[in-house]
Amino acid sequence: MEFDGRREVQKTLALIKPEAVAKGYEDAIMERIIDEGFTIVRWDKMHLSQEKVQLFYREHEGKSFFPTLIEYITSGPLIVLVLAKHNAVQAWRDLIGPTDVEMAKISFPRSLRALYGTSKTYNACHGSSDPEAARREVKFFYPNINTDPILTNSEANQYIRENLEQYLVDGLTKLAKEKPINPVDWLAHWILDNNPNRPRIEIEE
Ligand SMILES: Nc1ncnc2c1ncn2[C@@H]1O[C@H](COP(=O)(O)OP(=O)(O)OP(=O)(O)O)[C@@H](O)[C@H]1O
Repeated sequence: MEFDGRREVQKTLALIKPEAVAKGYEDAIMERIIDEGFTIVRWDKMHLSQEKVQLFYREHEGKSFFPTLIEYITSGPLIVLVLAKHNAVQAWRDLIGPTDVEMAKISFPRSLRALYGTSKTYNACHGSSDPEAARREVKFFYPNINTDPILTNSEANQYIRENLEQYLVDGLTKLAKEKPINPVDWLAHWILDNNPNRPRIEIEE
């Protein structure tokens, strides 16, 4: 089953960077996040070590702004958030706006970087750049969070209708007729014996 990236519920990683936290913008930014229809799956205030930040931003190692970036991100507590929404990765990038705050102020004055950032480095927020980066970055902070896209209710219903409904109705009808002593075991065996996806060629022993 194929999913349209604009509709599937994705997760993305967001940071409210230290200077925005130090200036007391975290509540306003969190309120905006909710107003824009994101679900906050998880959030924590953390003070990251130099090693952790170097690892997180390793793709920028060697660039002229890397030392300033590391110093900045380790300068105080920041907020780490996992956000969920349809097409969350792009939606959050759109909400934070361009990297350069001056450009954000001109082109996207309601973006979070325009409202709460100071410069190209001190730009208030981070957002994963694409779905693969989002998966990696969510796992970086929260290894146990499931990063698979979530089906909407109607997609989940459609999947169950198309793939399981008739098959389960058949099994449950037979179960009701037979009334076995242990219905759970009986149904489990019936499902395995009647699995329509079972290979049809018997392999000779
Ligand atoms: N040319 C630059 N001068 C100074 N700082 C920069 C520059 N480019 C990027 N940075 C800093 O490094 C961070 C990571 O840069 P990147 O190119 O990944 O931008 P981004 O994807 O918009 O930002 P982020 O990864 O934080 O969401 C930026 O958010 C900014 O803080």
